[in-house]
Amino acid sequence: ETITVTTNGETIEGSPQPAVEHVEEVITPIVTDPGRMRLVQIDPVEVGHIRRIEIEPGHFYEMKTVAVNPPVFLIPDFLTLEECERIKSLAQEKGLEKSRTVLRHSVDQAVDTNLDPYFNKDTFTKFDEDGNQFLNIAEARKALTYVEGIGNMSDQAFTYFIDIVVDLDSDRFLSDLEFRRIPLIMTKISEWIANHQDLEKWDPDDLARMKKGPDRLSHQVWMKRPVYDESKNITNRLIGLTGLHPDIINTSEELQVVHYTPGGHYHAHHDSTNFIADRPCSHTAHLYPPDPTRHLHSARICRYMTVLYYLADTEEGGETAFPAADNETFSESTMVKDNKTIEPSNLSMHCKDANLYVRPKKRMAVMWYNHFFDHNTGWMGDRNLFAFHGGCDVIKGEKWIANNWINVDNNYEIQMKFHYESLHKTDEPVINTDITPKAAETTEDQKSPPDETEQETPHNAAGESIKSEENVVQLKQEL
Ligand SMILES: O=C(O)CCC(=O)C(=O)O
Ligand SMILES: [Fe+2]
Repeated sequence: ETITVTTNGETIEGSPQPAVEHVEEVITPIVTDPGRMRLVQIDPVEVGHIRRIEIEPGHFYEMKTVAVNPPVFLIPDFLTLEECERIKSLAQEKGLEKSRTVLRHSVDQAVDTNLDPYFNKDTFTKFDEDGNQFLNIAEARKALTYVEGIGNMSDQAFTYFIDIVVDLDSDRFLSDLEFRRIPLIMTKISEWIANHQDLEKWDPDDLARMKKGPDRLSHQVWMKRPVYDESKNITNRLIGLTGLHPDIINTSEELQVVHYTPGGHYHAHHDSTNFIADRPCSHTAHLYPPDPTRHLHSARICRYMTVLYYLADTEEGGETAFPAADNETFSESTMVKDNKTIEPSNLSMHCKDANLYVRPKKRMAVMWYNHFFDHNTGWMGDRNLFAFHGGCDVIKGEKWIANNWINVDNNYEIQMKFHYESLHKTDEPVINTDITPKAAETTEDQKSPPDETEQETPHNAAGESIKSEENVVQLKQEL
């Protein structure tokens, strides 16, 4: 039984350390104002701090702090071996799909109505010679020969062109949706081809993106609680671990199971979107009063915490990395590490430059806060940028994880309404006040454009994907 954690260059390896200081505690929700729910944010104390928490009567779990900002904890024996095996086999039974992004969902909607004489399903099928529902590079080349400028492009330039301009999910194949989207971006395509005939003249950003590869390369499936956790063992343990009110855990997203093979990774990103006034959370968007300008604001993904489980050991690579954990400053685009300037999000190149990286360990949970806790309101504060994280390239073997995201709306009343509606399945909302999104606090977020980090479309507890109707707007912005 070994766990390996590297924090700021210092590797802690070996059995989970015999605790220097064993603090036995039960984490319980703090209720000051009776009836008013509060969130909990567990004090990390300091890196290396170990607690033993009694989650089930007489059953203690070790919880170790590996970063303070954001607070990141490891719980080595959180899941049982049987639970790991069961979740994996259920995931395989259900079938994993290539990880899709919000952007790609937006294309589903935008292109479905597009009936182009050439870029349509029939043409796609004709060129999909191997019939695998995707055009590989050779098939795509044939299908696109008629586009001006493609004919005299080198193979390498064509590959780059597909990767950068056409292949939205960066899986290096064209799906029929990506193919049918082409006429919508024809202007952009012609411009791009005109400016990139010559590889020497390439924009360094484009070249960097090529080297970085796809943002996310994995397969995934969503699973409902009654399926993977019939007797609610895991759910109750999660309630005990987080100290959050059961309603929050019970109404959070489904479990997302992810499988990576060698080369698979997820470049560093934020799991939660920054707070912007008038942009509702996707999980509660339907509860806001009707707003005629709603379509102008895309929904945010509001995830107070992430609890990630490792369902298997990985032979080599596949670490979960937090490039900026406990750093003094944060920048998503550049970071100075050991006198080198690096792009911290590129985990294929800079996994080991991350301030914190955790080696996958079967049964272990990694838990962290994507937001601060507001001590005045007892509720969710701003997003903590230092929670920027991702999954490094798997080098050897496989990586299996499951994400348990814990959703909280910044707006307390809306979150309460959401609990009521989800748990009582009624159309009659319990709170019927004139609720408007809380005004944005004065943060940089207000000035900066919406977060462009590609995120998965979350699934709600009932199993429907939480699609924002505003996706089309996002697509337009992209074009
Ligand atoms: O694979 C990992 O270790 C991290 C995955 C992750 O960050 C995510 O799925 O959001
Ligand atoms: Fe993530």
